[in-house]
Amino acid sequence: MRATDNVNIVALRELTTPRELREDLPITQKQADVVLNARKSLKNIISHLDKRMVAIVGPCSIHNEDSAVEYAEKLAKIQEKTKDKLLIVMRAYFEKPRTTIGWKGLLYDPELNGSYNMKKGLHLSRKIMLSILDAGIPIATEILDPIVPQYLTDLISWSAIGARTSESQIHRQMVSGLSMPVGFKNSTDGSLYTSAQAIKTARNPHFFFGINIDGQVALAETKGNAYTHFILRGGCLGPNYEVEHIAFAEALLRKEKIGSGIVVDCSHANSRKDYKKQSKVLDNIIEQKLSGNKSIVGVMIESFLEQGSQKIGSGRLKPNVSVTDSCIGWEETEQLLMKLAEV
Ligand SMILES: O=C[C@H](O)[C@H](O)COP(=O)(O)O
Ligand SMILES: C=C(OP(=O)(O)O)C(=O)O
Repeated sequence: MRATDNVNIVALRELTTPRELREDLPITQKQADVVLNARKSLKNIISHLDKRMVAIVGPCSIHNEDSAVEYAEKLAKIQEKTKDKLLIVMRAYFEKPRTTIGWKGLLYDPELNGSYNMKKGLHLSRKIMLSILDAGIPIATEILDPIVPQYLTDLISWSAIGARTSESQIHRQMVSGLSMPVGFKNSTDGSLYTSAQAIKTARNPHFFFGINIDGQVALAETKGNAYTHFILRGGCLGPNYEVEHIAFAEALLRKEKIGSGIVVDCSHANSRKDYKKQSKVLDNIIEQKLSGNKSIVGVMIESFLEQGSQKIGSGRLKPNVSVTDSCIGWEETEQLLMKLAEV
């Protein structure tokens, strides 16, 4: 008989199971304390019970282990100085959603050369995450593939669903079972309606197809995630961080009877992908806070050890410069975080 399926499949290669990876690279009690303490603080910040702001800060993507750990260690020093005012969570992004095609992150292609050694990607990503926790810094990431949570979510304190997937039922139901607060970005066209629907959907219980820790296909039954919230990232029509945009987001939340605070992304379409504009967005948020705004509870900043970005395939890659969106450099990061802490 002629085959009717797998027509476009080249190979299905077995991967390490989540249990094998977790046994190979287990979380220690000290690391778990970092994860859990930050989750608790984040839940309180998002629910307006903790008056600190959250700063989700770090590179657009991680492509080098040593640089990521060095960055986390630097952040830890700022966290110590600002701990009464700010909760700092590091962007440790290993999966990148692409507008069309491109490098999909260290988890997929750890050698950054199209070899897609995903087994190595899983191992390296988890190893880097554990080292970031060793620096005492909690982790924020985007969860893109619904298979991935079983491998890594024990290490994560906050997650994002990106602009390109906030409308997806698969992602909304996945979030309903995640153990940490999750922000939904507005869609790339700037619509807040889809993320408002996502916030609501993920707060409900769901039944769906998943995998368990042994990689076995499973029927997942979830409770619903009470800590979902907006992330305003701007859209193709322009930014959405100014007073009138925040007021619109607040009105949507009121209409849906959702009490969670709002996180503003200073990067992406809010900075028109120009890292030099992130400080302008942050200044505006600081002004709004000083004028009495209560709904904004956090900011996201794309920052790395060195400013700017570089293209994969353009020669030898620098370890300290982003290989995806451009980032502000370390000096500016420190200044912006200190400024935010003064609010
Ligand atoms: O944050 C990173 C990028 O904005 C996102 O992954 C999309 O990137 P692309 O438009 O370069 O594919
Ligand atoms: C891809 C990202 O953002 P967005 O979904 O807003 O484009 C990101 O934060 O890395």
